[in-house]
Amino acid sequence: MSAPPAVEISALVKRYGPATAVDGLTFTVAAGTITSVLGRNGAGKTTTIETCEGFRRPDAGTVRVLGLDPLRDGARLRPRVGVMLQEGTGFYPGARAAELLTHLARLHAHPLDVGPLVDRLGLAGSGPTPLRRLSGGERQRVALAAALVGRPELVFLDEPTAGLDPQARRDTWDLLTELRADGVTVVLTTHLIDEAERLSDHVVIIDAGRLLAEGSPQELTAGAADDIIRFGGPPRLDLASLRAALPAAAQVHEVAPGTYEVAAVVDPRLLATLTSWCAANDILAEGLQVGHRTLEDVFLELTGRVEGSGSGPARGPGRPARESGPADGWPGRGERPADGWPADGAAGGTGPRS
Ligand SMILES: Nc1ncnc2c1ncn2[C@@H]1O[C@H](COP(=O)(O)OP(=O)(O)OP(=O)(O)O)[C@@H](O)[C@H]1O
Repeated sequence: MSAPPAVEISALVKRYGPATAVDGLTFTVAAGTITSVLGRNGAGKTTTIETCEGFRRPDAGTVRVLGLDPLRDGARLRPRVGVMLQEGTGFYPGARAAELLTHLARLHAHPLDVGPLVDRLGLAGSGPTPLRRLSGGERQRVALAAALVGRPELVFLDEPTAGLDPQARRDTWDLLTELRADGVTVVLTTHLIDEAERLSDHVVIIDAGRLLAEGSPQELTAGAADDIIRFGGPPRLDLASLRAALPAAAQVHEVAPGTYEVAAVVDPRLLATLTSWCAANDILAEGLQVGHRTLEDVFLELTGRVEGSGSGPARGPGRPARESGPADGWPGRGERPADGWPADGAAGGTGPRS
């Protein structure tokens, strides 16, 4: 029998006053995997993850984390779950990284050794420097270390590589891959498509608080129209004429002035039709390339479709009717569980962004 899911989100709705940030979201996170919640700014990623962390109270729907209710069972979850909040650490600004991590380690029964963790995250050089004087990227790594020091079985990481340089990003990816190899479940938010594609077992794409698509990167990029032909030419080509020449299923777009994409099942005949059309119209197709659809192509298709049509998601859970929610406005203390998770720092942060 397969292990129960590490996280189960079912028909989750979260409103801030009249605005619906999460709108009927349903997905699960399999234990021992890396799952990326991918979406544009404002898509509802942080709200979703902070609900899982017990910082936000759902307006409807349910969230189970390691089989428990994050609001009611915070005390039981804290020793088992690591949390890295968005926008830095929020830790005591005068502390040094090693001091802070040593303090957090003491709150846990079986913590990691702080020295190797500091080395692993490239923080050894930060030695005597207080947190407030560290660079943004260094503080980000301290926050990641704080989420991991308690040896959690599940970690929620809100944009863990935001602001990191390319090498530090790769180091973080390696670290997260090692965690997975040790059986740790990783749930992260990102709007970096390459990060989601390279790192994740499972990607959940959300927009306007709704599920647009989910699956492994391979599943998401597979499908009928799984190839893209890209070429350059003069701007504003007569695409209606090109569409008429190509098979009906082919999609043709001018993605930037003078840059064209044809999404289709590409075979030699289609390629010949395209180049013949170019020849007939006296167009030199520059840099013509055939490539597979990337997660970025899928993401832009999905999010563009919703933007352009004003319609609902391409695929997703049932969408509850939008109601004007209680005017709870900006969430305040009432949003927190009574026991103040994670004020003791055990979960690697000091509280949600307000
Ligand atoms: N405390 C709050 N009060 C009111 N509105 C909020 C609050 N928190 C988030 N929102 C709104 O809810 C929506 C979803 O925000 P959220 O932070 O969850 O998105 P996100 O996908 O994490 O975005 P980003 O990538 O920019 O961090 C946004 O429109 C945001 O302005």
